[in-house]
Amino acid sequence: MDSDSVLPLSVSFQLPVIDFSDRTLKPGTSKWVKVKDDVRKALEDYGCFEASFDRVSMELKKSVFEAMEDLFELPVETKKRNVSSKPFHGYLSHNLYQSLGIDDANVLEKVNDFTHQLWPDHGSKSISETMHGFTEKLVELDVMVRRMIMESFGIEKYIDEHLNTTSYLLRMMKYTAPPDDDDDDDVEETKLGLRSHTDKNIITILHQYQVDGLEIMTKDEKWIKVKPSQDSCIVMVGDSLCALLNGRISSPYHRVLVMEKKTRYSTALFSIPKSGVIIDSPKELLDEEHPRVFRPFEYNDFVHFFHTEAGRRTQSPLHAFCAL
Ligand SMILES: O=C(O)CCC(=O)C(=O)O
Ligand SMILES: [Fe+2]
Repeated sequence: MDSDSVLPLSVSFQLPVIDFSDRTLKPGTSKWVKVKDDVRKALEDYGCFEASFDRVSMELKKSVFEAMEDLFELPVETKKRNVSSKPFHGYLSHNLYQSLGIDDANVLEKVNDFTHQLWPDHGSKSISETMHGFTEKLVELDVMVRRMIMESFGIEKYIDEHLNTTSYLLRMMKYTAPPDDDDDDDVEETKLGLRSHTDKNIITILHQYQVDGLEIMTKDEKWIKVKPSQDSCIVMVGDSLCALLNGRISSPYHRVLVMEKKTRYSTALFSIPKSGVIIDSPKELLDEEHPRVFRPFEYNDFVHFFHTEAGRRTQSPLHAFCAL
């Protein structure tokens, strides 16, 4: 959407819930085939779903939350040392929103590099291990979901190549509650924590910590409030996956409204095409009935376009950047 300046009302809604906790969920089993069909249906309908996934224990989630409280308590000057060679992967801050990013968060040494950016003398062994352990669990879910999607579209022979050409970014977010004098209006721009956008990457896995706020736009352009349960997360399609699948699944618009008088923390694990990798639909997805929708592109070029004035203003950056 081009603007959130007049925020339409949103309604509560239950996204499809898909169970990924079952240890017998393995490729080739009947359970796998059933879950795969559910994933395909949910993604076609909403571009996202709620995954119940107990491999992230309540204890681990609590440690992640406490680590985030400590990290965001640091002085702004310290948080600004969280820089990355990749654009927009480091510390970001605007209005109610702040975030810190860990590149390659599935690699313990890289997470150590992150804590050493903040505490150059000693890093933080416990925060590094917590964030790395959390990422490792989420990678298992990300890989299962991507394998299911590729099987479902008959392109599973590319799965290893696909997985080898992506990396992970873990982003931690803090949304500060808006000041008290905004009491009169239920929905207004001052409560906007993150403006409406689609994610640019492959798959995003979102966790929130007690406080709601995420909203997703349905195909008929209604905002729905997402309320994941304690032990679940939201799995969402990004623009790069939409392009890879020749537009067969769309990436949903979503935003964050800070409606409660509480600080909201969330995390996002993004699977991202590595630098230099060209995102292109496999030939199996191109035929007379499904002509090519997007020209092949490099992920960083797309992200750069999104951060130009034209990219920011357009309704759909993916279409503006590379639709044929
Ligand atoms: O905080 C959230 O729940 C959503 C974050 C998000 O959409 C993003 O980082 O792209
Ligand atoms: Fe997002």
